[in-house]
Amino acid sequence: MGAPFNYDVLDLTDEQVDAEVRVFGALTAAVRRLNEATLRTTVDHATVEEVRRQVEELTARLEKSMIPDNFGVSFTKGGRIRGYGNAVVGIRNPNAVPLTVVQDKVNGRASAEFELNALHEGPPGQVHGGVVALVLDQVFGEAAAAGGSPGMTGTLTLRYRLNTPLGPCSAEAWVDRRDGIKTIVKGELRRADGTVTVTAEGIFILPRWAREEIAKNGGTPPQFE
Ligand SMILES: CCCCCCCCCCCCCC(=O)SCCNC(=O)CCNC(=O)[C@H](O)C(C)(C)COP(=O)(O)OP(=O)(O)OC[C@H]1O[C@@H](n2cnc3c(N)ncnc32)[C@H](O)[C@@H]1OP(=O)(O)O
Repeated sequence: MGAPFNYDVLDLTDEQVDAEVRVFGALTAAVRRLNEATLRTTVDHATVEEVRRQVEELTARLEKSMIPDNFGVSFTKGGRIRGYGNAVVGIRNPNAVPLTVVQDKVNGRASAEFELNALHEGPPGQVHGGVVALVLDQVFGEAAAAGGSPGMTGTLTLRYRLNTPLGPCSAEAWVDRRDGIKTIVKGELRRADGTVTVTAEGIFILPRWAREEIAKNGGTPPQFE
């Protein structure tokens, strides 16, 4: 079986990528503000109706030209990765947290500091448990990749030890051990004061199609972040 997804290699310069990151990153940030304002605004209903009409007009302008469906992942010949749709880190995805993961390729670790707000609420004032899993899945996947053994999430087990209040948080993950094609990653989510609220373990597996590709063509496993 081949890979369940494809990626294109594009002839874009670093300057072109920097420009799209700047322009679309700014749009994404503006839409995130809109998302939070939509949730928290206390303006009167007439103003809400007027804003809705304006939002629909602006949306229709963007809809005039769109890619067929999802963004996928593409690479430039210079090695830049364009995973702009990623649900956690995608720079064109207003639903992404947002979050920047720092990879430590020497030690097979990954970490991120970020802020979760009213859009990420589960219990009142607290981060939704599914959002925690979403964030940790990404950071854990990047730790496996940083350690040189990327894979798809096979299993992710979380232990929610304490509540995580909305606000600044951090996540850290590291490769604990490897077992053939399986990379076992451990890590945690912390409150701003460093208190660990969630500990987790994940098994990241180099999928069969990637193993077959490597066996056929040699080289290193594909990496998308
Ligand atoms: C390289 C590509 C990925 C790059 C990502 C970059 C990171 C970016 C960051 C992104 C972050 C976001 C990340 C995301 O969101 S990834 C998206 C969420 N994850 C998925 O969609 C994965 C869906 N599942 C699969 O594709 C396959 O089932 C996988 C690839 C997991 C295994 O299918 P494969 O056909 O390869 O398996 P096999 O039958 O040859 O078995 C091989 C071995 O594995 C053992 N096993 C099998 N399943 C599981 C399991 N679930 N837990 C524990 N172990 C499992 C099995 O017992 C056997 O062990 P052993 O008996 O030999 O000891």
